[in-house]
Amino acid sequence: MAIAPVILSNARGSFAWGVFHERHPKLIEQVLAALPYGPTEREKIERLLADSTTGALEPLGPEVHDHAQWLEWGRGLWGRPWGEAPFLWAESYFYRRLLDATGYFRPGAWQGIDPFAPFKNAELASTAVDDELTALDRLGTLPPQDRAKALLSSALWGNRADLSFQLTAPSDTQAATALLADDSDLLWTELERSRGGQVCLVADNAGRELLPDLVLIDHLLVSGLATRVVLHVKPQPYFVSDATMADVLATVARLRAAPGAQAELIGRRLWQAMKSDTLAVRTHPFFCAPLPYRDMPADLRAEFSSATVTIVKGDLNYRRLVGDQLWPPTTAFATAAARFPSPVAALRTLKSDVIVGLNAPLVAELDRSAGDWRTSGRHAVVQFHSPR
Ligand SMILES: O=P(O)(O)OC[C@@]1(O)O[C@H](CO)[C@@H](O)[C@@H]1O
Repeated sequence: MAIAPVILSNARGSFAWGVFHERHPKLIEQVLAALPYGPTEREKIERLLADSTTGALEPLGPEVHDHAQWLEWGRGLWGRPWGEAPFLWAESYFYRRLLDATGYFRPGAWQGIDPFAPFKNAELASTAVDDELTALDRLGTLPPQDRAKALLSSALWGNRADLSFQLTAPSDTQAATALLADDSDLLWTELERSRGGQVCLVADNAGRELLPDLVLIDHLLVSGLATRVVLHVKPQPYFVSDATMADVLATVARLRAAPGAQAELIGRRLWQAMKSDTLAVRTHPFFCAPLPYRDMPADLRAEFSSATVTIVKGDLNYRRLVGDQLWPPTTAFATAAARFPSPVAALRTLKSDVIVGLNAPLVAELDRSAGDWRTSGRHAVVQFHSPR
């Protein structure tokens, strides 16, 4: 297979360029408006924005816990413009540097304060979430197969609601179209075939995405398709709305306190599952690493290897799964995801340039009908590959 070019953010007008030059300035403005950071933090946050658009890559200070790790990850990049680093690497470093600027890891008043918490909390408290929780009661009345399909679909489209995407999304993105690739039958067949094992779910965003993810996890446990689920979340705030352990706890609490009978029941079951370890939450540092999954460390590889199926959520995880590269869109998903150690299903709405596993006529049709189909969030895929 020919090597596809790695995406950089230095091409003016590209999606990646827009993330640094249009999305990040809005994000920084919102972060500064949402929390009363003092002059020291504000100055550092503003300097990061200037550096990341016009400056050169500088390593983290020697005092921080992951200084050596990032020094190694950035070998060959230090001193070069941000836009010359791989897009995935540069974005990941931007979020690490933002935590540095806000004092997230520094002993002091801002230590441990999630700069994105105000956005995540507002979303979880929204009436849209109330509506989704109430709708769970109706789902309970569906035949089992239809219910399972609806739960998978909610987990998939929940990815469209991520807050980072909302910063620049055009307003017509509500009109979602059909899936561009749908391997969901293969996923259900594999779950059925391997019934009773351990399923991994690699979460993406908190709030309106994590909620249906947790409901899907509950379904896997209750139906016996999994006897144990390992939920992987970020060890620290990342990409604005990515779920952390604090978000898992807040979401389970929201379910337990929900008015609808089903939601409350699911919340109670998830609480119990966490207590009995049939639902285990993991926060491996690799989930905030600027690398594709083919470079995952041995301990994480071993964890995934023991899963009957891994469900990988969202756009960033997709980029890490197949490689953040400009693949011809007709490249087989099985080829691009070949190095993942377990059967893997990607549930992703399209919000960046990377895409594989489509057929040629469909790609031609999409190219004809809308220039932004790869990034608009209107389209989605469910793709599955088993190495076994
Ligand atoms: O992983 P998610 O939440 O589905 O999407 C994250 C995302 O919107 O953020 C990046 C821009 O900051 C994009 O590359 C990517 O599409």
